[in-house]
Amino acid sequence: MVVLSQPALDDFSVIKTCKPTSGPFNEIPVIDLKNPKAKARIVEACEEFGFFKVVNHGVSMELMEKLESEAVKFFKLPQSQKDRAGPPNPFGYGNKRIGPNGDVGWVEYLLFSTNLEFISQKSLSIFQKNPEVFRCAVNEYVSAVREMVCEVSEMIADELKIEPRNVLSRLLRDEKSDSFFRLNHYPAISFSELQAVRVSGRNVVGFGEHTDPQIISAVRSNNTTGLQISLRDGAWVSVPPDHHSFFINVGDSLQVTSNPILLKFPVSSLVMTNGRFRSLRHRVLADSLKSRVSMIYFGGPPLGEKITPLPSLMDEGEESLYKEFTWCEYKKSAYKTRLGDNRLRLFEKNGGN
Ligand SMILES: C=C1C[C@]23C[C@@]1(O)CC[C@H]2[C@@]12CC[C@H](O)[C@@](C)(C(=O)O1)[C@H]2[C@@H]3C(=O)O
Ligand SMILES: O=C(O)CCC(=O)C(=O)O
Ligand SMILES: [Fe+2]
Repeated sequence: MVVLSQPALDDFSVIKTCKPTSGPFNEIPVIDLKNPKAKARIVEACEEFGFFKVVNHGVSMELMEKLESEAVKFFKLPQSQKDRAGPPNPFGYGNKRIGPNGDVGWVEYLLFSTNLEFISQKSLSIFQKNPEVFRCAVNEYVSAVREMVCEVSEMIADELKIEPRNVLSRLLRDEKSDSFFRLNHYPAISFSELQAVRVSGRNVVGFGEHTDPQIISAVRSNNTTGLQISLRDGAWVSVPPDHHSFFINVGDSLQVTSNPILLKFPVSSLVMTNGRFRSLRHRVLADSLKSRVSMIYFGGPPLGEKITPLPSLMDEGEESLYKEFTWCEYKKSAYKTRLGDNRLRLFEKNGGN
């Protein structure tokens, strides 16, 4: 079952394993974007989990399936051909190695800038047969998902009474927005290999635990398990897959709200809301008999954008919990860290250096 060009798990001593975790978690907030109460429920979910599922989102299943089938075709290519689209520094094909600092996972992927020129110039030159079909599928999908994420961001602003309501969405729509798009493929693991890891009481890590550094991310996957989130008590729970929906993830840069709330929920998190929202840790386990294909839009601001608490969310005299920094500074610092590091700590006023 493992894709031919992949090494067997036995050869894969570098892949980390972790203890088995509990089953599906059925309390993930489900937000119907057309429901009149959606705004309040989104804000609640950002505070409580930093994560929620979106239904009735307006992105057509056709777009999702078209891109998924293009991705599957790409990941089925011979390894030598896929390698020609790498390395992923900063964008392109990557296999097992995640980021520049030694992290590895049972995953291969394509990483793009959502800057369209970049997509057409480098990454897509590799799809020799039909680069246009792939390019269209990526562009149409990213545009639709970006719009949906912008709508969610505007609903957050409305509920928090932040003006103007496009205070976040304008950053994502900006033509200089430093947003990424990622296609991940977690090859299936054969029955015997699966038994071997299960006997040893472990799970194979596809994508190690981390928070996303950007403002907000939207994950869509095929109908395969694997994604897990970390709850407040540190327990890891599995997100039941749903290929019709999106899972929205609050990123490090999304601004936090108020100190009292931060004290109530002492999780390291978002800057823009000064601690109110939560950028939660998530990871992907790869031990499934079925391969997982996921597509993630990471909405980031333009490089020069200052990441500071939104003034309208600060009480008079209230101070930011974070040093002032630009997205460019945060990103540079993030790329010096390991996947599982707490990247925001370095920017806390009373922490880091
Ligand atoms: C280990 C790393 C991979 C990552 C860059 C980093 O140095 C730390 C953040 C990682 C992450 C997590 C979310 C996204 O998948 C990603 C593209 C991002 O923006 O930050 C990855 C980076 C990556 O894979 O290059
Ligand atoms: O592949 C997934 O489902 C999630 C991967 C992820 O969290 C990431 O790429 O940042
Ligand atoms: Fe992530």
